[in-house]
Amino acid sequence: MPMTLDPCAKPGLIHPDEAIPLLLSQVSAIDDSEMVRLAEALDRVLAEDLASGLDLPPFDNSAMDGYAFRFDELNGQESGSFKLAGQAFAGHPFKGELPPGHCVRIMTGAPVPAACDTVQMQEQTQVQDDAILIQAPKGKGANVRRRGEELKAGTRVLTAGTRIRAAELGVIATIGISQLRVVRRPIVAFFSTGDELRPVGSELAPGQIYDSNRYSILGLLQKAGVEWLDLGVIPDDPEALRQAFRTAAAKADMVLTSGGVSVGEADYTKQILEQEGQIHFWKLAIKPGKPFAFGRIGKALFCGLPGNPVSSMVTFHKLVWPMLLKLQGQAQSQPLMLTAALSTAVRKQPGRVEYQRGILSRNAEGALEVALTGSQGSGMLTSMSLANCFILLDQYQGDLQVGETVMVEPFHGALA
Ligand SMILES: Nc1nc2c(c(=O)[nH]1)N[C@H]1C(S)=C(S)[C@@H](COP(=O)(O)OP(=O)(O)OC[C@H]3O[C@@H](n4cnc5c(N)ncnc54)[C@H](O)[C@@H]3O)O[C@H]1N2
Ligand code: MOO
Repeated sequence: MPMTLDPCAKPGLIHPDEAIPLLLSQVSAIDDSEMVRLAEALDRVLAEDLASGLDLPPFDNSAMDGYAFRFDELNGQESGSFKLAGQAFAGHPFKGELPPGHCVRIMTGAPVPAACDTVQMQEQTQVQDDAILIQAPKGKGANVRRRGEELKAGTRVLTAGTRIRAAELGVIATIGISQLRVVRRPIVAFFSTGDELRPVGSELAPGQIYDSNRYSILGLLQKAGVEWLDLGVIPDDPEALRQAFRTAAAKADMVLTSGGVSVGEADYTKQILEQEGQIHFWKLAIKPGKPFAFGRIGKALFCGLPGNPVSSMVTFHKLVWPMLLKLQGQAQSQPLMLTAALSTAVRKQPGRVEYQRGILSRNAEGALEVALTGSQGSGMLTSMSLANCFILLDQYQGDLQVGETVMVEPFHGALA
């Protein structure tokens, strides 16, 4: 799909609310799907709607351990005495006839005999020699879970695009489905760029640092449920980069890189993508995460995350995560936002939306409060690991004092 919009044609910073729809307009949902066994379907995305072939529950059954009987046989009295005709256990229905004045011992989940309409829990009954004294329940039908009361056969239970969580695994099992069609996992290839980067496990020479972004991005990709292809650290060498881009684009739906997207010198990524695909360099009105590159190489989408470790995580969360949702046919979700009182002062220059890292908790009175994790440098990745939320500060916001109310976005999605 050609890129029709180049927001960098506009002067100034692009607000993330403007950037996200532009990015999403370039993403098409994957249309390949595969069958998986139910036990392997966790975190996969449904490729088709699922309807129930059964009424749920499939038969009238008891919600309590007790006695099933005909309500009208109480004749409006506060209690009545019934003879026991038999028993119904879960998986073992009562099969006999139910003569007038009789009841059936019944367990939770057992089919309610056709002749009965009501169950009384055993705590509201008394065994008296060979009779059962049943206190009148509130009404006819008490403690009976009616066939089809949750849903009727033929009802759509789950829609295409639903990510399967533990609850969905159970729902799908409830309707008796053992295999289901899910969207092929997107393949995301990623590599870090930068001559200062060394892989963990090696020695550092002066001026070198360990490549951490590949690990935080790996974590985000694993959480996002995609298939990932780790191409390592690619040195600032045009041929090595070209090769890495070609390998990545041949196999992946999306190529992610970190580093080299600001105004620095070593700009081979730009050269190569201009020759082999398309690239746009954006300056976003977010902090951290101002520089961001977006484009295409072959059939793959390309996202160039900024090298600063917090910036790469924030841009992944804000920009890449919505693209991954769309690639998998999932709906965009609006994050849960809360308000909390600041328990530390916040420094903020007007200009960019800020994602400061916070620790959200309840104070002794039960009210939500949020503290900064400490210094907010975009190279300080411990600010992310200490945090459980972002403190969201508007573009034109200035400094804030202790006690002022701020919006917070608890970590969710791949960050949680
Ligand atoms: N003159 C300007 N300089 C910078 C600007 C700017 O607007 N004008 N923007 C700053 C901002 S904001 C950011 S964010 C960074 C982004 O820079 P790059 O994407 O070009 O990234 P690098 O320069 O390669 O690296 C930045 C920083 O992050 C470290 N890094 C890089 N990759 C990794 C990795 N895989 N693991 C750990 N750390 C990594 C790198 O060593 C640098 O310290 O640019 C600012 N500069
Ligand atoms: O956007 Mo950069 O991430 O401010 O450091």
